[in-house]
Amino acid sequence: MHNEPNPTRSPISKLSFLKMHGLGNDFVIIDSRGRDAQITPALAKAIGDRNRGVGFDQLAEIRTSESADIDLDFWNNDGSRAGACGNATRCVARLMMDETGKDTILIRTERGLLQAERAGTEVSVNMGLPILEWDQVPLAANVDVEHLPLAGDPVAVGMGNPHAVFFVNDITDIDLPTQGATIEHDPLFPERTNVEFAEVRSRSEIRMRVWERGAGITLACGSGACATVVAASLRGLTDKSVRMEVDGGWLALEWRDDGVWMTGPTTLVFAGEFDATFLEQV
Ligand SMILES: N[C@@H](CCC[C@H](N)C(=O)O)C(=O)O
Repeated sequence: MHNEPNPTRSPISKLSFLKMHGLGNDFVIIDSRGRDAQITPALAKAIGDRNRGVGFDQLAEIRTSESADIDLDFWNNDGSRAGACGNATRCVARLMMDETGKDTILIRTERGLLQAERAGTEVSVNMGLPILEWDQVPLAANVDVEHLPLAGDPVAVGMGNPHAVFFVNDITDIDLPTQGATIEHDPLFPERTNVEFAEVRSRSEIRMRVWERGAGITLACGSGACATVVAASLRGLTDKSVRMEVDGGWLALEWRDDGVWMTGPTTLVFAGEFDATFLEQV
């Protein structure tokens, strides 16, 4: 009897990884430079399972790049792909800075070429210009992105992934699991959406909580923080430079002419290896 290769099963027998986080937004990082991509939707979902795998908000797979220091692909813990992940980009940029000794790293992601820089003990990344065309966010209908026709009057912003930003008077009043899950799947968002709730404290400070597409409630979301400063600034609620408190800590955001810059901490937690017995079950 022949043992045909199972295309849904990972052919890898051991897989090394790093666990990192940025403000508690946690990541598994796999280095696939110099080889074929190793991550499949099933493998991402299995690793992302906090009981059966190690769990993560996003998995970032580093790939060899022809036009940047590295290419970077992102996966949510439900096995779906994400076009952008700001905090994982900062974490991987720090790894690359430590590896190469450089203070500036170029990273190619699905949304384009991103530049990351060392900022003292923290890392800054330019997440690119916000996308404000309805069909590019994307939305399902030609509506005003600054005032979506949904209860709560959210703003839609694309940062390489879709975001719906709601402004609220009191962040403690929101039912994040219920509202987040409902809005993520609203038909106005053909690719689902990330959902941010923001309480503006002053022209330079915002408190934000997030429901991430494909991951649920997380302690921080870098692209969501970028979308929030853009939405607040478009509405005239804040300046273009703000400090933002998320559940996991503080980020600095600045919407400049060349893109939305985000600065914050990164933490390397541990290095590990997925065993063959785990990989065989995927
Ligand atoms: N945590 C991320 C955003 C991750 C992607 C998101 N869940 C999506 O599906 O778009 C960040 O730091 O930006």
